[in-house]
Amino acid sequence: MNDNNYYIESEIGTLRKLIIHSPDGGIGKIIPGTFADNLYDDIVHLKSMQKEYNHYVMLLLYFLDPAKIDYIKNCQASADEKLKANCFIPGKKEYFNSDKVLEVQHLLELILKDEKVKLRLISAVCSYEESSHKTQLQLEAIDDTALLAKILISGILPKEASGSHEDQYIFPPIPNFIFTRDIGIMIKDHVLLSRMATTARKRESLITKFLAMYFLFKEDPNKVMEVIEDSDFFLYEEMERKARFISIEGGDIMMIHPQHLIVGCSERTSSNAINEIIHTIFSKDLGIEKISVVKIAKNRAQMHIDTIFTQVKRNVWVLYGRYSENIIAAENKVKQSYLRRLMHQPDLVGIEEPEILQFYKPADAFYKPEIDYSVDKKLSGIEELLVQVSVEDYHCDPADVKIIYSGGNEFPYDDREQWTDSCNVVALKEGVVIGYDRNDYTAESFRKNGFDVITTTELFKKFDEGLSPQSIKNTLILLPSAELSRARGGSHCMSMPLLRDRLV
Ligand SMILES: NC(=O)NCCC[C@H](N)C(=O)O
Repeated sequence: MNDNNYYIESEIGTLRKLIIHSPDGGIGKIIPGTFADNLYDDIVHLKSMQKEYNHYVMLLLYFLDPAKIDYIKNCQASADEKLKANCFIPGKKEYFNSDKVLEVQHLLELILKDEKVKLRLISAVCSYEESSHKTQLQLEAIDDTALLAKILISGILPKEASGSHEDQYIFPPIPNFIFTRDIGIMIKDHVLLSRMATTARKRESLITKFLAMYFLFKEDPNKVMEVIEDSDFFLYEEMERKARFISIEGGDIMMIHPQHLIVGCSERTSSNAINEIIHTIFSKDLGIEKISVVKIAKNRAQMHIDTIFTQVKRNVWVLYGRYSENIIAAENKVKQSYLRRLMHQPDLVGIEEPEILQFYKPADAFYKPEIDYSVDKKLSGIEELLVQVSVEDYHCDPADVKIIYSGGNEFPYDDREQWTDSCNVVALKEGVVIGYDRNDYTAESFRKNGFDVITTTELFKKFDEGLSPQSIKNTLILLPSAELSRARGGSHCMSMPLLRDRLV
């Protein structure tokens, strides 16, 4: 266990506390014409998605807060239909409300009880969304903080609150808030706030900043790290501003080992942000000695590095084969390689080979932030990086390192299943990870690599028959995912871990 309230130094230590957000009404308002604006690719059936998400919540509670499972079971056994329905809905008085599986909307409700915070947040959101003064006053007049939290997230002002004949849409929805991985990232006992790349997710950043300052790190605001553009940023012309722009999303940052941080340079996390992150982390006494930067092409299908790989055990990873230098090299040997070379566009798959650069903390104790780093090491690709973490950081035998590939590395299942987040798993503890039930070929690869594979429905039955969650080892647990996967994130994306045990 850990004495800290919030502490993360690995991706696989036993998970004790995290932040989630259940799919809210905003998701049910997306139309095909707003897919791009909302970062969605499909219409999602909200009710089905919520049912699937409840499996995720139950699974987390079985492992992190079993007392709440008893509560939920009691609710479900009750004749009170309201109790049954509401126990999963944040903001309802029947909500299960765990202090291990924390819900964004509930935390927001708590901080809004402080009048000063309430006025500040309303003002910030209304300014950002360019609301009318009337809207601002309407929000300020709402005393029910659960309702206000819901409005600030969903953007819907119900008719009862506005005195109008119908509900009003006062802000756009923020349908990606379910991907709490992206809103901020714990680095040891500090949090690095994200700075979302797109307008669709900016209100998430704003709300998260308030949660960090007025709830999570209220007593210790120095532990909140923010990376922003230099003060003269606004004076530059457009092209230069683009180069200096800072965006960070949590899906690109992995606290992979107590001394090693991995950062993705992607569609969502800019190179200037990474430059600042490196300076910020190295100038703090966090014990991080090495930062690896994984530079990938800007690509919707792989918007963050956690859509390409995640860690399962010290020596086991799940990876999208098209980003593996070993697979690329093997493919270049096959007959088709002549075709690849002869074609005017040799890159058949549309994926640029990633570049991996590593930077080491300078030995100079009097570190100066203005030092311009040169690259300390360049790796051949992502697989070399993953093997390096297993072997050099975790001291595994190189012969024991296993890479499980998306879709069994078989075309077209590799591409299909990467799209539905086969590589995006979160560890409940070392070796026990959550995936999606639709990724059949990836699940088969887990089996071939010695893992048990079980659906949540089967697992819950076993728990009810007396199996203890603590006894589960080397297992891929599959969530129902017909709708969940359409929002384009898996369990890794749907979790912001706050506390994990240190690995011994
Ligand atoms: N870490 C992640 O990969 N998060 C998934 C984000 C999906 C969301 N629809 C987005 O495009 O931002």
